[in-house]
Formats: sequence, C-alpha cells, structure tokens
Amino acid sequence: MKKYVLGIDIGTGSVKVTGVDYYGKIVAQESASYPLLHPQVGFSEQNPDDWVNATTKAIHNLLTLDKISAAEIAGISYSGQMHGLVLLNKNNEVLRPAILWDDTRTTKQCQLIEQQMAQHFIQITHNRPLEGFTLPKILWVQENEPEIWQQVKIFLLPKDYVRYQMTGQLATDYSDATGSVMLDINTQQWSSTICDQFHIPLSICPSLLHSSEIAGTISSEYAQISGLQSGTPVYAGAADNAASAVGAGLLQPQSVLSSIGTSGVVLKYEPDAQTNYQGVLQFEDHALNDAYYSMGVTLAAGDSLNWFQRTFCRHQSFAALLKEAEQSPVGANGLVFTPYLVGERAPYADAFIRGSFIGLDSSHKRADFIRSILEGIIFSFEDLMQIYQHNQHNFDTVISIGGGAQSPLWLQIQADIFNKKVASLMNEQTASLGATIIAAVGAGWYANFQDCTDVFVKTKKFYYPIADNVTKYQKLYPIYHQVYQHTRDLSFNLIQFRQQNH
Ligand SMILES: Nc1ncnc2c1ncn2[C@@H]1O[C@H](COP(=O)(O)OP(=O)(O)O)[C@@H](O)[C@H]1O
Ligand SMILES: O=C(CO)[C@@H](O)[C@H](O)COP(=O)(O)O
Repeated sequence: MKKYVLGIDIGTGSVKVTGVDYYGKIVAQESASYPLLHPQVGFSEQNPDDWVNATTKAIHNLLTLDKISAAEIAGISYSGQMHGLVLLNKNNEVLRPAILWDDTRTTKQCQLIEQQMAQHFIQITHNRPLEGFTLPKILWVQENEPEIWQQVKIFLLPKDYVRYQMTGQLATDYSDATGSVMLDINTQQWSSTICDQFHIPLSICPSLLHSSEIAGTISSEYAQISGLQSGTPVYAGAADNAASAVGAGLLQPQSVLSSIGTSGVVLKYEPDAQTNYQGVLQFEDHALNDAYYSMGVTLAAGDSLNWFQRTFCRHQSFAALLKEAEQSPVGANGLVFTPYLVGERAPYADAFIRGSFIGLDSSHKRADFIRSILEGIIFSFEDLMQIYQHNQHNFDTVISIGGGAQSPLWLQIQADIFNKKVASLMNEQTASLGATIIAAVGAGWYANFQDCTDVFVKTKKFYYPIADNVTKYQKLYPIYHQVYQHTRDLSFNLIQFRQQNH
C-alpha cells in the first residue's frame, strides 16, 4: 500500500497542501498565498490561475523540501472556498477573474430572483438568494458583461478549476453545487426551472460527482510541472465547510460546529433532506452521500480581529492580542462590538449593515476593544445557535475549529456564551484534514467516512461553562442582540453617504 494521501484546501487567502499517512498523522504541510482583488467597494475577486500556480508551488515544496515521494501518493482530494464563480470559454480558458463568496455587488440580482421566484426558489434550493451565492453572480455577468456572457461554455467553482488544471477533467461535486443555489436539492439535479427562468443554458452546469468519487488522474502535463506522478488518482473533494465538517468528525446530529476563520460558521449535520430553514440558514449537501448540513455565516469573524490588528497594532501577533484581551473582564467593561464590517449574511441577510462599538467610555483600554471583538463574534454565533434552539434541535457539544480555536480564552468565551461544552481538536484546520479524509476514503484506505474520522480526528480538550460568566453573558447578550435593529438604518444612510461622497 502507498504511504500518503494529499488534501488541497483552496482558501480565500492561501492554499494549504497537507500530506498525511494511514493514521492521519500530518507528515508534511505547505502553503502559498495569492492576492485578493477589490477593484470597487463591495467587489472581491481572484485570478483562478493564481490558485493553480500557488497550488503547484506548494506541491513542489512538499515533494522537494519535505521529501514526500510522489510514487507513494495514493490519492489527492480538495476542499475549496465556496460559491466563487469561475467562467470558461469553449477552449476552457478563464473569461474573467473569479467573483468570490464575500463579493456583495449582486443585491439587485438577488432582489430579481426573489421577485420572480419567491417561495418556489426556497422550495427548490432550501436557500434564499444571497449576494455571496453563485447564481446572482451569473446574473450580474449576464447584465453587466454581455460580451463575456456570450462566450461562456461552462462555470466551475474554485476547487474545480484547480482540479481541472491538474487532471484535464471538468466537474464539480454535490456539496459545492448546492452552494451555487442552482441545484434542486430534492432531485439532486441542476434545476432546469431556475436555469430556464434566468435564461441560463443547462449545458454550462458541470457534471456532478460525489466527494470521494474519482474525478480523474494527474495528467502528464501537470506531472511535468508539479513533480507528481501522472496517473495518480484524484477525487472530487468538497466545499470547504463540508470538508471541515468531515475533518471535525461531524457525521451525526448531536454536535454543532463553530468555526472562527476569516469568516465564521455555525454548522449542524442534517440527516433529512426535507429540513428547510426558509433560507435564514443555508442548507447544503454534505460530503457524505445522502446527508446534508445547515449553517449560518458571519462574514467577518476572524476578519474582524484582522481588521483591528492591521489598523491599530500591525506589529503584534494574534497570540499577543489574545494575551492582552485577558486583562479585560467578562463583558469587556461594558463595551459591545457587532462584527458587521462587510455587511452580514446570517441571521440578517444585509449587505448594508456595518459594525459598531457601543458603550464606548473614556476608561476603556485597548484590551477592552480586543475582548469586545472576541465576544461580539461569539454573540453573532449565539444569534445562530438560537435559531437551532427555536427549532428544538438539542445538542450537547460545540466543536470549535479554525484559527480562532487556537486560543484558550476564545474557547472559554464560547463555552460561557453558548452555555455548552466546547471541544477543541488536535488539528483545528479541519478543511484540509477533511480533504485528506475524502482522499483516504476515495483511495479505499477506509470503507467509509466514519471509519476514517475515528482514526484521523482527535479531540484535544473540553472547555466547560463557568456559571458566573454564563450569568454575566446572559445579561449582555440581549443588549448585543438589539444593536442590529438600532443601527440598521444608520448604517444604510452612512453607506449612501460614502457612495455619494467618495
Ligand atoms: N493564535 C491565535 N489565536 C486566536 N486566533 C487566531 C490566532 N491566529 C489566528 N487567529 C484567528 O484565526 C483567523 C484565521 O483562521 P483560519 O482558519 O486560518 O482562516 P482562513 O482559513 O479563513 O484563512 C485569523 O483571522 C485570526 O482572527
Ligand atoms: O461563503 C462561505 C460559506 O457559505 C465561506 O465560508 C467560504 O466558503 C470561505 O470561507 P473561508 O474559509 O475562506 O473563511
């Protein structure tokens, strides 16, 4: 048996390539970054070939610097940032930069979809049309770039383009397809109703694969530039949140995932295709066959801390900021932060809301600002947890993942605000681990995801609610919760002011 599988995680800021052995031990990991382009306010784009070049560089380093033998690689799979629109022409050439998940230019197109399809859209997709999703981006290109639209032969999602360049095969997987809001979740086929309604030829939708299904093999061209062996099996992979759920072992409904990455996610395994949160929460196919997950996304979770760091303390590490926050007590001395720095997706689908610090006092120190940011992000997650509670979904454990899960303070804040046991994992970068699990199952190392996660996913520590802190947060959360209603119109007027005066 060959020794390794590789997982490739196409993130928003960088690609991470992880090599693991049969026991899930990380034997090598390399990453490479790429630029994020903001040609206008609300626009967020990347060049698909930047993802490919960075992936090739990371793979090359894995083979040369970490001395992973290409001949010992049993299979490769992917996790990818969701929703990003990649458009190819008849020669499979990229027609324009990819429009990403955090791009908010498509409010008008979302309104059009709502007007034309209303409840029928939610019945088909179990989602509302929101700015981040792929369909409104397609409609934006139709309307604003007709010369590009005329040339479109196929659309792909980010990881699919990287896979295409490695194998020469065009396809997507079901978990990423649901994120386009063009898949009929009831029939598991591209929705001809949606495509017909918006004059989209069904032929531009890629063929569909299950996550651990073979999608092709490394082509001889890609073998030459990367150092991989041609013929190495490549498996379809999954949307990053589906891969993360796999990498956190979320294969059953008792637990909920809380992810603090650039964006933030509260995610729950859903066994039943009929579940419908009417689009307040997203509903997507899981990486497992015949399973689903729901989730709410806070657009700027870790990104709120990034903003604070690059604006006010550029030379301090995240670890140093987290240490400083320990000087501030529970409740940050009455300073409350809402993390709506780039608008919000859930529970408020609002591209115009913006963040705020409420209760600012001349006694507040920088530590209070940092702590209020950590708390505000978790309050925004609590807004999402409340939706599950209102739907009578009971769970006893929150599994915390993403870069923010490195901090014991942030883990304890979660236990205290959620009033639930919080588990941290040995490997909090679950999207890339999930991609390796998909490859390991695809390669036949394990019979199914459960068998593989039993070996690959390891809990590090549990954090338990501290009664006194829980009481304090139960007083503060209702105050946080009111800030959205009170700042909504103010934010809208301020955005208009910016647009008229920039
Ligand atoms: N040592 C740390 N302690 C707490 N939070 C951290 C630490 N390092 C990074 N972070 C947070 O994690 C976020 C990055 O998480 P990550 O999962 O790597 O994101 P992504 O995959 O979206 O790029 C940063 O934005 C930051 O807020
Ligand atoms: O839009 C979503 C999910 O719907 C995001 O979660 C993206 O899938 C990318 O997230 P990062 O992992 O880069 O924060």
